[in-house]
Amino acid sequence: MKPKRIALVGCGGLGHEIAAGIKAGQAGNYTLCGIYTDQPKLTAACSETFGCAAYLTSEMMFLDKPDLMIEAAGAAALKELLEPAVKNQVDVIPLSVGVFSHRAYMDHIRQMAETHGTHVYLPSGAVGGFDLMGAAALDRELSVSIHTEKPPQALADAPCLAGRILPDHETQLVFSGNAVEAIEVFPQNVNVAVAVGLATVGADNLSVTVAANPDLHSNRHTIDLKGEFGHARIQISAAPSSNVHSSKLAAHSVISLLKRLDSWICFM
Ligand SMILES: NC(=O)C1=CN([C@@H]2O[C@H](COP(=O)(O)OP(=O)(O)OC[C@H]3O[C@@H](n4cnc5c(N)ncnc54)[C@H](O)[C@@H]3O)[C@@H](O)[C@H]2O)C=CC1
Ligand SMILES: O=C([O-])CC(=O)C(=O)O
Repeated sequence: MKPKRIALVGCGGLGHEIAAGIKAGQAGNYTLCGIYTDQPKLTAACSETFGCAAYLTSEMMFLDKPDLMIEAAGAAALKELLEPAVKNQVDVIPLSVGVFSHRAYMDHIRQMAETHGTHVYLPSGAVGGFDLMGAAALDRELSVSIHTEKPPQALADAPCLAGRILPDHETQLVFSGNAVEAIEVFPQNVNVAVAVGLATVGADNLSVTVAANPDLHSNRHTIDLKGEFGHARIQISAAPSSNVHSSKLAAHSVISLLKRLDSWICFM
């Protein structure tokens, strides 16, 4: 069968890992047809490294008619490109899942996807256990929380902190609220919280706390679910990618999702 053609948006910490995984054949029967970033020089360098087209504009990307677009570029890029992708029947794997924190926007994209017959596949990102979360979410009364701890440097430039210097000798709680509020002030750190909210009680009903922990060398996410089904705790200590904000596991989750989409028998 002809390999499916993938366009990659963003080639930073996660984009590099994803491109390398696709090129190495880890994802299955796919080919990386091109890369688009906001920096033409970076786009050219990455396209040379990975042997694919350099899209200097998003229009060039859509004209090349990829089957699938992977977003590893941030919320602004996803907001700009999601609707054109869906309208052009380009399936999407977005990493900046935080853009779906508002129900009205999610419903709008769902409606548009249905109209155009386009799929948006949400990856598990830097956490996991979405099968369990989906099952637990069948409970009428479910309470869900996520506690995210990162080393101070991984949180440092978040709007929430407004340049505040975090202590290097003790853990400090820097946020407490729901996932809609959390992603506004930590756009590069709590996409996982919005994803957990979408899979369970809704981003607006998910309790989120974020702490800076100077003893950590990884990003630690602890998810607690309590309902009639019982209690589940999922804890992930994820090694950072070359970008301190993001866990390498998020790139692996995209490769793993591609692999499932290309399989006749797979875990769902
Ligand atoms: N779902 C999840 O669990 C996770 C999601 N993320 C999301 O993934 C995104 C990417 O993460 P990293 O690779 O670590 O970021 P990065 O900062 O290392 O790389 C971002 C790349 O996107 C490009 N870019 C930025 N704005 C753009 C635009 N408007 N149009 C096209 N390209 C643009 C940059 O040039 C760069 O190549 C994060 O911003 C975050 O939203 C990150 C970690 C986990
Ligand atoms: O990579 C991580 O550990 C989580 C993250 O940045 C996000 O969800 O935005």
